[in-house]
Formats: sequence, structure tokens, C-alpha cells
Amino acid sequence: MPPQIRILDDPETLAEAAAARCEEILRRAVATAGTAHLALAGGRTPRALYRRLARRGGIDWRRVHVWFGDERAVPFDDPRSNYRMARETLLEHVPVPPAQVHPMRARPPCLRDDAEAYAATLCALAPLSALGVPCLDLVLLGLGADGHVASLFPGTRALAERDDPVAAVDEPGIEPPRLTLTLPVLDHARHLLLLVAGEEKAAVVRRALAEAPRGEPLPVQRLAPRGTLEWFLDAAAAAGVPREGA
Ligand SMILES: O=C1O[C@H](COP(=O)(O)O)[C@@H](O)[C@H](O)[C@H]1O
Repeated sequence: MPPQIRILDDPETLAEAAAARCEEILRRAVATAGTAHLALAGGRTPRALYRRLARRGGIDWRRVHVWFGDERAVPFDDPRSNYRMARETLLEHVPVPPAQVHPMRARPPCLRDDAEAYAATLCALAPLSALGVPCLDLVLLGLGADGHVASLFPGTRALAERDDPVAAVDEPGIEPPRLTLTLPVLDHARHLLLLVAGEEKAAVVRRALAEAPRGEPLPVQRLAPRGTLEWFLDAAAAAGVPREGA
């Protein structure tokens, strides 16, 4: 299925539209399966979305499992922690049972053990494909200016991981080290929402969506989703993307 691209006027409108779409997907998953599995993005872009999601009344959070797409190897109270950001903007404002929130522990020098432990919990609680890959209902992603999604950075080993659902990202140039979901898990999600805002992302968005492929594909271009992929862009990030009818 080709990606769907939605261009919203500004970050606030983007957050509102993405919140409505998340609510719709989570409601449908709960209605269908009784439980929904959601993976959160970190970084700056999703904060406004999480604040809006916390205020929407249509999600039965008691039936949602909350996972993380990636995490930095910092304590959970560190300002760089994706879990801390999600807790402050969303999780402490909704009635999700604590046992259904699954922060990623990333503690060097045990990063590989932490990756294995997270993968084991994910595989135990989420539905699995015939090949044993976790199938999450909704995975939220951001996009780095270098084209990274989750913590799948250009040129890193984690980007090439095809077997393990969770990988350690501990290589020169990545500071602090991280844990990340891998491409097979992202590709098996029923819905991927990619949120991108700000003029500093316009060049990477243009390269990913509007330019002829050149050189090594960006991490975001390595996505091969079995489900839907929806891009939510604000006008600044979408500056180089041709508009329909333009
Ligand atoms: O490092 C990260 O970056 C991406 C993009 O973050 P943003 O601040 O530019 O929105 C994010 O999706 C990822 O979770 C985070 O760890």
C-alpha cells in the first residue's frame, strides 16, 4: 500500500489530526481484539500529540499496552529519557494500568541483555505473526534530520537486524547508546504514523518523498510496511513536497 501523506498547517494542527487518527486506530483495535498495542515515539515532535491524546475521551486506556519504539541509555528521570517525556505528557494523565506500560530499560554495559529482556516481554504479550514477529496495532515514529526512525540510524548494525525484535545501538557517534525496535517489528505493525514537523526536517522529507533515490537509502526509506504508513507533516517540513493540484 503506498504511503498516505497528510500536510497540516502547523505543529498544533498536526498534533490534533494525529491524535484523532490514533484514537480511531486504538478504538478499533480494542473493539476488535479486546486489547490494543501501541508503541510510542520519543523526541520533541510527539509531545503535543501526547498532550492531546491524554485529553481525548474515546480511548479505553485500561485495554491498551504501551510500548516504546526506542530509548536512550539514561535514567528514567533524565530529561533525555523518552519514557520520562511520555510519562509527563501522556501516561500520568490516563488510566493505563502500570503493568501495561513497558518502558525500555537501557543500561550499559548490559544493553544486549536489556534488548533480549524487552524482546521477551514483547513476544510474550503482543500478538505474533506466523514467523514469531510481534504485530503492534499502532507504532508512532518521528524522523531525524539524518533520516533515522526509532533509533535506527544510517549505517548502524541495528538497521540490518532481521531476526531480533529489539536491538542495542552502541556504536561510535551514537551518544548516549540506545535500544530500538527493529525493522521487522516496524514493518509488521498494523499502522505506522510518522510525525514530522519543522523546517529543519524539510530537506530529509524532500529526499525521502520527492527526490529520485540516490546512494544508500535513508533508514525511513527502508521501511516496507505490511500495514498502513501515514505521514503527518506540518507545512514547514513539507516545504519541498509537491502538493496535489499544485
Ligand atoms: O532520537 C530520536 O529522534 C527521533 C526524532 O525526534 P524529533 O525530536 O526530531 O521528533 C524520535 O522519533 C526518536 O524516538 C528519538 O529517540
